[in-house]
Amino acid sequence: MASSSYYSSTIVSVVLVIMVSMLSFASAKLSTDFYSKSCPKLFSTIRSGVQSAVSKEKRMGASLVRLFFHDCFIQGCDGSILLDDTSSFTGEQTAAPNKNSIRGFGVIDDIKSKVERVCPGVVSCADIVAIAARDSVAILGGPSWDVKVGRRDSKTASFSGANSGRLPGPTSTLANLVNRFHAVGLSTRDMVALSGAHTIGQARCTTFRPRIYNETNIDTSFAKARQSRCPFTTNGRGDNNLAPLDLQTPTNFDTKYFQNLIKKKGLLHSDQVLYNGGSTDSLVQTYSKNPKTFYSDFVKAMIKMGDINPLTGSQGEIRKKCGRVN
Ligand code: HEM
Ligand SMILES: [Ca+2]
Repeated sequence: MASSSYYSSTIVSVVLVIMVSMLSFASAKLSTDFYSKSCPKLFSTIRSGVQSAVSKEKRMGASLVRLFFHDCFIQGCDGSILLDDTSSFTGEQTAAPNKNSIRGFGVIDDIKSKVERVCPGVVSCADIVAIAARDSVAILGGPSWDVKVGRRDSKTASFSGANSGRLPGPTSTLANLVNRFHAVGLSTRDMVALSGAHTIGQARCTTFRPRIYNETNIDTSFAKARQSRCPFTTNGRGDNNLAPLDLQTPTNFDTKYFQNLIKKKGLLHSDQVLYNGGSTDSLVQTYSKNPKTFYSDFVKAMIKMGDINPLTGSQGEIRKKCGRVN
């Protein structure tokens, strides 16, 4: 008797576990209307925050797009990158790919406080980052799309994850880039389309110095021009001098980035490998000539990237301030 009641209670708990996991699976889907009742003013609030930040400094649009990418690639799109270091905890901001480089925290904090005023305790920082990235692209002249929301914020961040090579570096080979994106469920086509985000924004000398001095698949006059503000030295001089990733229109979201690659004017090694006699050349050519194809692939890939491992349902929390857990 004891054993049969043991078995029936085991069955009951197994069924319960399956039901609960089905429930949390059902709630694990992001949707575009997640806040339509709980925060109808969300999108307009974020849009005006991004608009005023980009009006002050156009580069901020680029920085916000990159913030979303670096958030999503570490633990999924969960706002982990926004967490400041504390005495008991080191976050992602000082990891190599982010240190002295990733920007936009102040803008996200300002937007979050505006959002808290219109709908307190409802909207995650992770969703604000996703929406701000979309708005940035649109404000700089690129495509727009409906952003899926319903993410929750992590209670942790991963310094080691952000430092572990999950985020590809500027000296990556093509195979390396393909692998890093495949590791989070993004295809080679997604990777090339998303790299098109380098149509906006700036990079530091330290990230492109090896390319402009050592490589041969680079336009000579372009290399010379970049060398003038990026000295050949290992003592750190000039490391933080900036150059545009797209030499033509670094504040317009367009196809010039791909046209530059065809002219051997990619700034980073990891840019030029996309057009260097390999398997992605033809796609670069397509995007360089067809803004519609680039835009539609970019949008699909941004939505896919936004779907990487979100926290949903009762997972994580809705942070009150984006820089720290509640
Ligand atoms: C394919 C692999 C990628 C590599 C190796 C890479 C690498 C880099 C590097 C080294 C910088 C310059 C950072 C600095 O010097 O401080 C940069 C900037 C930037 N990246 Fe990427 N990136 C990649 C993909 C992406 C993706 C997927 C996005 C977004 C969808 C993106 C958006 C940006 C933007 C907008 C900037 C300029 C940021 C600013 O001006 O503040 N990148 N990237
Ligand atoms: Ca551009």
